[in-house]
Amino acid sequence: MPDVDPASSPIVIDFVGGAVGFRLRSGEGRGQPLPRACGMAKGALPTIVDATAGMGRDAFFLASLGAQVTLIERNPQVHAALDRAMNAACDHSEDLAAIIARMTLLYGDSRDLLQTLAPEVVLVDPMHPERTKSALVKKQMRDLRDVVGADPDARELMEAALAATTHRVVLKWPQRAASIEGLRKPSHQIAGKTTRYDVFVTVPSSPPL
Ligand SMILES: C[S@@+](CC[C@H](N)C(=O)[O-])C[C@H]1O[C@@H](n2cnc3c(N)ncnc32)[C@H](O)[C@@H]1O
Repeated sequence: MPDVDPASSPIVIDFVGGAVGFRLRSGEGRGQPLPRACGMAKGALPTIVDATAGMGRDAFFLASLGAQVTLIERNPQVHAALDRAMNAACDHSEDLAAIIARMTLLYGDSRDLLQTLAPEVVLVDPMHPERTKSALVKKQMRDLRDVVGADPDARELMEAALAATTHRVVLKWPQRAASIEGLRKPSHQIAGKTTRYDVFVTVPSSPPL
């Protein structure tokens, strides 16, 4: 664990209130694009590695639907903020504690750590290319970008994810952005409002998710 004072981090993560808490209270379910992309629509509960944990919103959503999620974050400040938010959510209520119990947070680079894991699903959501209309990027994401910068090694991370997964890799990417250069075509895509999920099925003969 990195030795970082979470109070010094501009990153604030809140699993109790805010957008994440709202998403939970509004009862968004498995029919949403992200769980569908992860193969959860028909009741499957895959093991998932979120290789780009960030603010933990996607991981928390998937864990709230019952999946076991390992979160990997390489930025020490973001990792510390996540750790603190998970502890705070645990202390808040039994319901939140049950969700957090399905989340395991690791510190490090997913390109290395994925080699030691064999998840059914890997979710990859790198920092996306800057949009020209920066007002469209929410403040939380701008704060995150200020701390972690860009993720120019997203292609390498995708290759590591494809080598590690037993079933599929899900790449979250802006709806209209060009694909990551050199990456093979996805098996299929699931479109959200501003985001798309490129799904790379790696073992078509394994029991489907
Ligand atoms: C766009 S954010 C992810 C947001 C996240 N999906 C959420 O729901 O909050 C990308 C995050 O992935 C992290 N990241 C990027 N590449 C990584 C890698 N190879 N290993 C670990 N973390 C990585 C960045 O530090 C950043 O915090």
